[in-house]
Amino acid sequence: MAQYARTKGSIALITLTNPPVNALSSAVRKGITETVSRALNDTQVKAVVLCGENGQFCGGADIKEFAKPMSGPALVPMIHAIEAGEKPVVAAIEGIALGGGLELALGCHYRVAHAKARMGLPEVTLGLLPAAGGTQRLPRLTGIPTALELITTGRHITAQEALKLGIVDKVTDGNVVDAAMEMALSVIGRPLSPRRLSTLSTPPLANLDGVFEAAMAQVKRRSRGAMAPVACVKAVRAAAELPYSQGMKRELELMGTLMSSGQAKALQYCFFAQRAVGKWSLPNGAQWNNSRPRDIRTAGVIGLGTMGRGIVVSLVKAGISVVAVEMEEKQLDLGRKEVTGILERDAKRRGVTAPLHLISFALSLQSLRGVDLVIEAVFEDMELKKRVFADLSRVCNQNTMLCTNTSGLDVDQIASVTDRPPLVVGMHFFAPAHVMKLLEVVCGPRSSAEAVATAMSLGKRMGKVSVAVGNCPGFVGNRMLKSYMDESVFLLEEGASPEQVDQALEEFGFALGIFKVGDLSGLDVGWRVRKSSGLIGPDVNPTFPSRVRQGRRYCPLPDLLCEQGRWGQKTGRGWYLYDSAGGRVARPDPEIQRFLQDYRLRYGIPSRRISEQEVVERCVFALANEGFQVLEDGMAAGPEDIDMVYVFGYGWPRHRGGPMFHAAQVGLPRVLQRLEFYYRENPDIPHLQPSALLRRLVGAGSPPIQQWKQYIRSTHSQL
Ligand SMILES: CCC/C=C/C(=O)SCCNC(=O)CCNC(=O)[C@H](O)C(C)(C)COP(=O)([O-])OP(=O)([O-])OC[C@H]1O[C@@H](n2cnc3c(N)ncnc32)[C@H](O)[C@@H]1OP(=O)([O-])[O-]
Repeated sequence: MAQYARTKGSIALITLTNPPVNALSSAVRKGITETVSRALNDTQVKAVVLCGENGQFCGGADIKEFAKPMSGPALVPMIHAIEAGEKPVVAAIEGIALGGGLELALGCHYRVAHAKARMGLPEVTLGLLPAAGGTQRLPRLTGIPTALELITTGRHITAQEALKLGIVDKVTDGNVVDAAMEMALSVIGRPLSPRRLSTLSTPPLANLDGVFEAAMAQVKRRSRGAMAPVACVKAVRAAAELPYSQGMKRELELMGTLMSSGQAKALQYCFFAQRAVGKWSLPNGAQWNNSRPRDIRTAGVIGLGTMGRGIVVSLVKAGISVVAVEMEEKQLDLGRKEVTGILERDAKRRGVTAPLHLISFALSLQSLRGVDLVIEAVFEDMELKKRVFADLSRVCNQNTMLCTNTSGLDVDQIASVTDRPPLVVGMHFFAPAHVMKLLEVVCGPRSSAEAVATAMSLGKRMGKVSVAVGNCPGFVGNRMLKSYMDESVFLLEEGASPEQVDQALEEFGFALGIFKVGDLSGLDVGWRVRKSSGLIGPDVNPTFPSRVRQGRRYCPLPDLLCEQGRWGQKTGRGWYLYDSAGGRVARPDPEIQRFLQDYRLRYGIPSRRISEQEVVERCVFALANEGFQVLEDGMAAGPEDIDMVYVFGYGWPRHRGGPMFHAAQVGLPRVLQRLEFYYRENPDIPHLQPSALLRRLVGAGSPPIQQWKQYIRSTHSQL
């Protein structure tokens, strides 16, 4: 899978041919090894150009092969043979040179890139490190600080940045292979030693220890519990301190540890899961590759609260003209100021002009008459939403798609007040909507394939990971979150403190513990939802609120907190104490300890010591258990969809793959056994009762996660 051609007399052109990204599969490695040897042995050949077909240089190692036993030639000796050869080899980089692809280019003596090419060493995002010499060659070329930054973040860089950093020798707007040929001809006969990166020393650096200590502290802070960034720092350190051959040994050793770790498997699963969720399908046979999305050029957004503002920014950044509507002048002005500010700051950071010409602001729905699509982002109140949709139905063109940003209300009920239920879908964004990558596309029972395709594709245009979900209360993410949140407050009743629960969850890998998240997003939000769903109301005794509601265990602690005006960061007090209203630094509050003790005394709940293991198991297994139920109910197409919802929308640690992958990795029999145990202890908590699907999977011998779909009894996919 590498073609060989002799051009311009003395130049051999080797072309990688493995669509779509010319990944370095074993066949490609074999092809490169053979063709390079042929070129080096052909006395007529004076120089070699290496390129990739279809405008892509190389997307790196073939990730699919990581799960299989190694076969074919290894990358390291293959790259070494290129570098050590006595003929100049020029990499012609078009499209991408990522991971092993860039490492291959670093083994070449010269690199020419097309102006639109992107390069990087993203192995860290797959739980690995650049183990084809990348951690040893790049620091020798760019210096240690740059190499550390690129290798530990996996960031892609442009050709212009690569030129500035010395990673490429030339950038061209024209034909990159022609430019590489020209360079190859011009360097014939020049000494190759200075171009062999492995033979160079890393540029000297003052305060080496300080640089590495700072880098290590940074990666530990940024990616809590992730092994790969730590290994990357160690490997680069080896480049700074050891000769190349010993550095390569260290690189291999570190790679071995990572490769066999659960984290690498989880991150590689995430890579494929992220791509799989784009391949949606509906029970009627409509799917991603047979349904045409509409071309959306203009959109309307109703409601300029936090969500609406983020949605406007996301649309505008995707190049879509937006009409932003608010009902009150004051709110409109506030929204305009915020949206403009976000766009201007973003443009300044990127050195471009803010696309403010794409937005207009209006006080009436009438302004939405001509738009292609509307996204409603008003308060989470069914009656209000129905009024808005009935009005939209009258105002908008017959063909306008109508979307709701509800976080859990019945999309079909909303669609029912319109004249076009097939053109209504949910587009559930996550706050802040211009930052968070997740978009749940809620397929109502009457949503058309065209509407689903349009919402999915619009999400992609906005840079989101769009996941198609069914129309049930809370959809996928918030429905599952309920069990997780309930467990966390039940643990407080039984003896835990907010900081203890948060610490256990943060150790597990969540960026923030559940109580810190609650304080950040405002505890009054859930309070309002519980009031509207009838869980709180005039029937509840205010001095001794019941611990059983709607037939299941209920914890009134969050309500009692809200009644005291403790709404989280916005009031300076919530589960934690803050310096002032709007403060960000959470401190444990002794008052909360007393409040919890009084509560337990009042209800006669014995306080016990709760282990970190119990905190994590009860919260995380309850979450996964609801995930199994979501699958059984046909509300998500597969475990990958659920996992991507959690990774991109709820701060789930990516190196643990997602709640369903985590359950598989822990072992389904173990998850079942622990859920059975906790359910026996707490028979009044229905979400701890193991789901039928989990039992069936265990009964079937715990098949791999990719096969779970076969065990889902329901033939009633709601998607
Ligand atoms: C010794 C070890 C040292 C080296 C380690 C490495 O190199 S680690 C690797 C370091 N490299 C990376 O981490 C790069 C990973 N890749 C990417 O970041 C992106 O795919 C992209 C930027 C190359 C293209 O983005 P885009 O939005 O234009 O397209 P898209 O993302 O939809 O992909 C299209 C199809 O190609 C598939 N596929 C892609 N790459 C690989 C691969 N390496 N392998 C296998 N398959 C790969 C992808 O699954 C999809 O398949 P599907 O669903 O159609 O069946």
